[in-house]
Amino acid sequence: MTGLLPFETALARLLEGAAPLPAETRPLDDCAGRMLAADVAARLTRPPFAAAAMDGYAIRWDDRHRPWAVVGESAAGHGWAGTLGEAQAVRIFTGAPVPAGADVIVVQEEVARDRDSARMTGDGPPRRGAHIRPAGQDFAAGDQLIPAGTRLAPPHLGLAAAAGHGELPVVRRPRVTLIATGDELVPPGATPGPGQIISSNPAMLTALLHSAGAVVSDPGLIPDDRAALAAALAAADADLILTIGGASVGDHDLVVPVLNDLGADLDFWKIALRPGKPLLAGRLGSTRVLGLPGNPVSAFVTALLFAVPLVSLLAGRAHDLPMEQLALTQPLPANGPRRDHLRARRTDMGAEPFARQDSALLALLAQAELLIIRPAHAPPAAAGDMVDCIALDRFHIVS
Ligand SMILES: Nc1nc2c(c(=O)[nH]1)N[C@H]1C(S)=C(S)[C@@H](COP(=O)(O)OP(=O)(O)OC[C@H]3O[C@@H](n4cnc5c(N)ncnc54)[C@H](O)[C@@H]3O)O[C@H]1N2
Ligand code: MOO
Repeated sequence: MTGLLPFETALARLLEGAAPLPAETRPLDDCAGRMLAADVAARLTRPPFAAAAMDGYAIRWDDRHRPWAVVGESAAGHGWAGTLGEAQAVRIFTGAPVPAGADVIVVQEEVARDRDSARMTGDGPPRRGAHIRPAGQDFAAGDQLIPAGTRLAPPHLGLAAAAGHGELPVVRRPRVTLIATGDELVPPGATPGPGQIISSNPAMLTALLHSAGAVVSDPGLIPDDRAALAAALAAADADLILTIGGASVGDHDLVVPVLNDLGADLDFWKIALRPGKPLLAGRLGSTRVLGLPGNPVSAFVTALLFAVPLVSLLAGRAHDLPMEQLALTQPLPANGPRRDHLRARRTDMGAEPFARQDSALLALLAQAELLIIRPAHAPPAAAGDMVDCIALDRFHIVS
């Protein structure tokens, strides 16, 4: 087992030279979660006119204690064109333009109306200008609103729309092609025949990669056949190809031989990682290739540790996984040469590793809230020792 590439070296080699992809201009409904590629300035002023903040009557402040003649109405989208004169009021609704001459709004709860006249009944507005949103109160045309490099959250999209932008320059989403290989695989929802199993990894990995900002394409299940696998690899139009399965050393593990046939440049194959030892990385032309092992937990952990940071970097996002230090609830033996990732749950006492850690166990993976990291060659650990954990529960929530 000696001589396997350390995890940290493998990850650093994969991420070397990875940078945000070029920008593209996209409609706002395709920008959420993406990195803004250029500063956004306001093209418009908001509000564009002094606007009512309450339903009521627009009047002159100095007239507030005398009766008013109601001379018109200003509703949202339908302003009142005149100029308010002395002792006059305009019926006004929230969002409507405040007529020229008016400098305060009296809320309708404090007004008695009798046909065309009205007067104030309550304490009235607290000050001149009350309940009026001045033009440009939010921002003015030319204001810098969102700096380049921002990860666009829903409020940014509302702001950009209000500021006159129907589309924004954003970093292109990384395109990932998932190629699942194996004669035993049938798609989710199918009834497996003798010796067959459901291909569950693509559903899991597609969701994981989406959460990192990728668009994922999947050409369907590829049999253990050199020509079929070569054709699928050659047809992929992607920034990253992820193969699943067939990465090990069996006679039907074809990913490495087929990549070699295609002239791929293999960087590493097999690393000091558990689960996920048979991980491979390289390039096919300009496309990065990651070959993930087929065991579901191995596929998940390698995708989380390698594909997620790479895709996040290409998408222009922060690529750190959510980490936590927690106390161990029980002792652990010394670790071997592969950095280990123990599926675990949270308890009041800290991180509790599951008793079973087989890399085929999906039901336990789905229950895991944490991956306890055991560095390569870690000495035995006692209950209460602090360990680094990947907070899977937080990862799913924040992404
Ligand atoms: N002699 C050796 N045998 C194995 C070694 C080794 O070093 N020497 N490594 C073991 C390790 S570690 C792993 S991990 C697996 C990885 O194998 P492969 O990447 O070649 O994956 P497969 O053999 O194709 O599949 C393994 C397992 O996963 C199931 N699988 C595959 N694809 C899917 C899918 N899309 N959805 C759900 N499950 C899938 C497959 O049926 C197998 O059960 O190799 C060990 N062997
Ligand atoms: O490393 Mo494999 O990934 O043991 O299951």
